[in-house]
Amino acid sequence: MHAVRRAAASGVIDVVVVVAPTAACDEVRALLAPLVPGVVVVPGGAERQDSVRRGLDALPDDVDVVLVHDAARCLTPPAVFAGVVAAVRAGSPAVVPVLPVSDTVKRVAGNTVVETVDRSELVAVQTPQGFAAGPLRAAHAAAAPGTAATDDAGLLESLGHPVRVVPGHQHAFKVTRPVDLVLARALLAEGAP
Ligand SMILES: Nc1ccn([C@@H]2O[C@H](COP(=O)(O)OP(=O)(O)OP(=O)(O)O)[C@@H](O)[C@H]2O)c(=O)n1
Ligand SMILES: C[C@](O)(CO)[C@H](O)COP(=O)(O)O
Repeated sequence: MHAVRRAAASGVIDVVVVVAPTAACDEVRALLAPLVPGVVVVPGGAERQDSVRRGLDALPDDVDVVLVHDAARCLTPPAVFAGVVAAVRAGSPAVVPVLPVSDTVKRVAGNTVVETVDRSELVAVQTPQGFAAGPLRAAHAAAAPGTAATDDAGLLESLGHPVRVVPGHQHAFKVTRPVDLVLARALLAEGAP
């Protein structure tokens, strides 16, 4: 609900398709319908990539720009959605919001450091990721079953499409670990946009 509310507040979204666990679809539809009239809710698949494909299949054919967003990144501010769509509309087939990596990063083998990676060349990738609809549909159709990419931009990269980066936001973190939930609650209590 938080993710859909922020996407809708961006002013750049015309159609919302939510992919949810099969058993939760009715409840999710009832929750979201007052927020986004006409919201489509479809059951997800075994892996994230399967769920995205099912969402794509539920989109109207005439949609030309698609955002793929993790509901787990529920506090992503509306401005990030708008920035990603603007970059796709400016001509990039694939756009990802990113943040610089702030920790030192090392490659390891077992419990031994092999090397320190130059973090100035690294970014952490968030969602929503934005795509021209045709290349995104083609990349999902071309992905071999069982070769799960960790993000959708990775599927387009593997076909040789350029992927553009735009600024992400610290509030767009994934709520994955218990500490993330504590942070999300604190940000909501502070009135995060
Ligand atoms: N079969 C799946 C698995 C995940 N997701 C979505 O993909 C996003 C990332 O989920 P997940 O991979 O579970 O992220 P983490 O919580 O980071 O879990 P993990 O540590 O296993 O990567 C979430 O919005 C989730 O709803 C999905 O739609 N369908
Ligand atoms: C798409 C993503 O959120 C970009 O960082 C990430 O790759 C999802 O990974 P997960 O392992 O499915 O959470």
